[in-house]
Amino acid sequence: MFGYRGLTISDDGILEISGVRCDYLVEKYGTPLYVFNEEEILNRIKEIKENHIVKYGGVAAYASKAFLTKYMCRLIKREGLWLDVVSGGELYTAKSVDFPMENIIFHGNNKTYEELEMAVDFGVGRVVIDNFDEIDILEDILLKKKRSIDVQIRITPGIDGHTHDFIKTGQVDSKFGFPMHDESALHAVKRILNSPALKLKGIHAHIGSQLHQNNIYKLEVEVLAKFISSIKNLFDYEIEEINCGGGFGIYYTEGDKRLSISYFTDVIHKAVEECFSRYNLRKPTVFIEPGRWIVGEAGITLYRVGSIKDIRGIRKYVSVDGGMTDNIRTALYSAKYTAVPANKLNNKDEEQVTICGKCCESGDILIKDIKLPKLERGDIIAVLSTGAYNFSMASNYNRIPRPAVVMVNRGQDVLIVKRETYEDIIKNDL
Ligand SMILES: Cc1ncc(COP(=O)(O)O)c(C=O)c1O
Ligand SMILES: N[C@@H](CCCC[NH3+])C(=O)O
Repeated sequence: MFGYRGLTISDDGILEISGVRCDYLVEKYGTPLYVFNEEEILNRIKEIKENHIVKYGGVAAYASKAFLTKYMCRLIKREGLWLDVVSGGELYTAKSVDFPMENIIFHGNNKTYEELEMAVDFGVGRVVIDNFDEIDILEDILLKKKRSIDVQIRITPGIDGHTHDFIKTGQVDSKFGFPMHDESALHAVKRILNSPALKLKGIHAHIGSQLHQNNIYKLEVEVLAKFISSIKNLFDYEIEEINCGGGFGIYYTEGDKRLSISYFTDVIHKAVEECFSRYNLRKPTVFIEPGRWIVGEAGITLYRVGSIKDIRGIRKYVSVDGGMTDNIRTALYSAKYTAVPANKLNNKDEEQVTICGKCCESGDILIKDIKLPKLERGDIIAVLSTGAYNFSMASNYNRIPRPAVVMVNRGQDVLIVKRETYEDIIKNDL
């Protein structure tokens, strides 16, 4: 359905995800419900292995900010990918399932002293240095503990990612990384090369998220190679790794193309070949950090339809039992989604509606103006491509409990995160 692997329709018009019927899922776990198709996540990881790791000797770190739970961490561990974390909480989650700490990349533009200390104590594989403060703090921690750590330096490559402003990071005016329009990044390199505790392994850049043009990565590799060449000329030091970040776009609505990972990785590796030989540099190990591309299309959110309000001549609102608390992306980025009536897919009698949530906020809209078969209270709506940045950005606004998360795989279902209860909501209140 809509080109999603693993989505099928039963003879009686029910949406099935990897062979599991949605009416069964909502009966068993309630709504709203995040459902993840594990088969699809595994397919995508396989594609990354084939087209980046095996073919080109690259490293892939799953960007855990997209969706992280202990189950997901175990899955990534089993599959042998690295993990990109950006907070003590993500790092703690990884540690809780004995994720190999040498395969962790620790990011963040304002890592605290405590977080950096935790990273050192756990022995993470790479810290991605974002600013000068961090160099001082990390060095202080390492010297006190008589330890050293491998680092990559994050630069802002000055490339515009052609995506929503809030999810662009590669432009000069960004809170992330060292800018390239002055000497800051070279000063950072010098400072780290002079440090007894920080071992400079690589240079990192990330342009933005939900990118659909592979030529952007070519520009990124060119910037990285040029910078690495300057480092070699100035300091006689050859960088071994580049990290191109994540950002690989996925399908949300018919305006989006569904892109294979090789669409991106082939361009990246070709550019590495060309640029590094042009500068007479050794070919580096190439890291990528896909988040959305691995889990985005594998996630579906199931809601129950409640009140329906037809403002004649204006708009018909169909309210569901979730909303901006489980999916903030429409309100935050004007993100577009596709939805289907999961319990009546054989019904073709369509009308235009707006799907809204139950929060006390006019902007709590999930999908504005979508054509769906006539819906009634109690119907199930499935919003597609909700696997990335939905659960991970969920909130308790209006003291609404966060939904449960279920993994499905070839006819099997397993609860991986329990639904929050009202008691969970008040448990830290004093
Ligand atoms: C440094 C870094 N790496 C990886 C990602 C993952 O991005 P995406 O989920 O778009 O692949 C992000 C988020 O944009 C990021 O900031
Ligand atoms: N949260 C954003 C992506 C940001 C990625 C982190 N730099 C989204 O939902 O699209």
